[in-house]
Amino acid sequence: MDPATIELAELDAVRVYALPMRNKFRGVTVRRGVLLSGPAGWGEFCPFEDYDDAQAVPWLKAALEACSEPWPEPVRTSIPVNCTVPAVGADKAYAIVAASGCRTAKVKVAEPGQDPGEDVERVAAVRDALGPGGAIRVDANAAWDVDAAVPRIRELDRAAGGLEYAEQPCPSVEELAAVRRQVDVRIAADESIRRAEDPLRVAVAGAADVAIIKATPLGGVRQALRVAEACGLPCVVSSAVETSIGLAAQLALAGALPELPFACGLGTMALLDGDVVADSLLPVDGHLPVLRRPPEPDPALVAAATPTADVQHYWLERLARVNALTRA
Ligand SMILES: O=C(O)CCC(=O)C1=CC=C[C@@H](O)[C@@H]1C(=O)O
Ligand SMILES: [Mg+2]
Repeated sequence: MDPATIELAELDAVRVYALPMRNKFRGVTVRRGVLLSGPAGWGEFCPFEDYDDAQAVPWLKAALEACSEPWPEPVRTSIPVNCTVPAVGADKAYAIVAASGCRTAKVKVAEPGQDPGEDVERVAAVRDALGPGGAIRVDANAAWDVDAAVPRIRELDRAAGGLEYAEQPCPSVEELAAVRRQVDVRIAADESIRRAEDPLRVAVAGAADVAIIKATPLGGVRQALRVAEACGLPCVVSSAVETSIGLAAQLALAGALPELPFACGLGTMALLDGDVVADSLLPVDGHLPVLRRPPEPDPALVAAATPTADVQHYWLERLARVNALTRA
């Protein structure tokens, strides 16, 4: 079935969930969204709560794709993933990496209100936990200007004993290009792609070495594959902190990309305290499987994750508004 024609009324089930995060992540302490069931299986609509309805449209397209059609054929069955280290203290960062089983860690840096020294300590603790062999990448979520980014990246590169890449150090593509000319560390573009007016046309190739690609905010697995091809860079698939249902679509994308030279940012079930499926997609030995269809939610887990009537009402109204925009 074409995802553009599926009607919300044709869906078999619509379930709102709310799951606490183990640590605050991009300001979020409870992750919420809606699970949708259609002829091809389950999809997840979970735009962040600071996104407006127009920004949430591709998130609904991604959910409806999972409900209505099978994912593209994969070219691999297992995906190496990074563990994600929120902007926590050094001891907690060490514990997260040591418990993860992952050989690559992505460390959040430049958290508002924190001091640059905390980033250095966090990255050094992550290196201790990984040992000399693992890879460390940092993500500043566009927090720096060029003058701040250059010395910070150099300092973090030293603390890490070598960074694999620095993700979105500054907001604009021009700033990424300027930073890239001045540091030896690879630059990855994330927000520059997923928040671009037209992700198929954004010119990141001269400004970054790596593209971060996310099926959920880009409108689904097929559309994300088109963006990956159009950007002309090596890609890393990264999650939007979905439950295992949305994460399975991201794994389908990672499974279908022709090349996958780096670990993906898909170890994020470890950030959530709970899940809606029984066989949660938590990394084993730093890897996750590529599933051929979305996993089924477990009714008891969905019941346990069901929020108050007010929260359900908010999400169902949001879903209806975004659906109307999707069809406009
Ligand atoms: O890439 C990862 O390791 C995990 C996912 C992740 O970091 C993110 C998920 C969702 C929102 C973002 O702020 C953040 C990112 O910027 O990459
Ligand atoms: Mg990022």
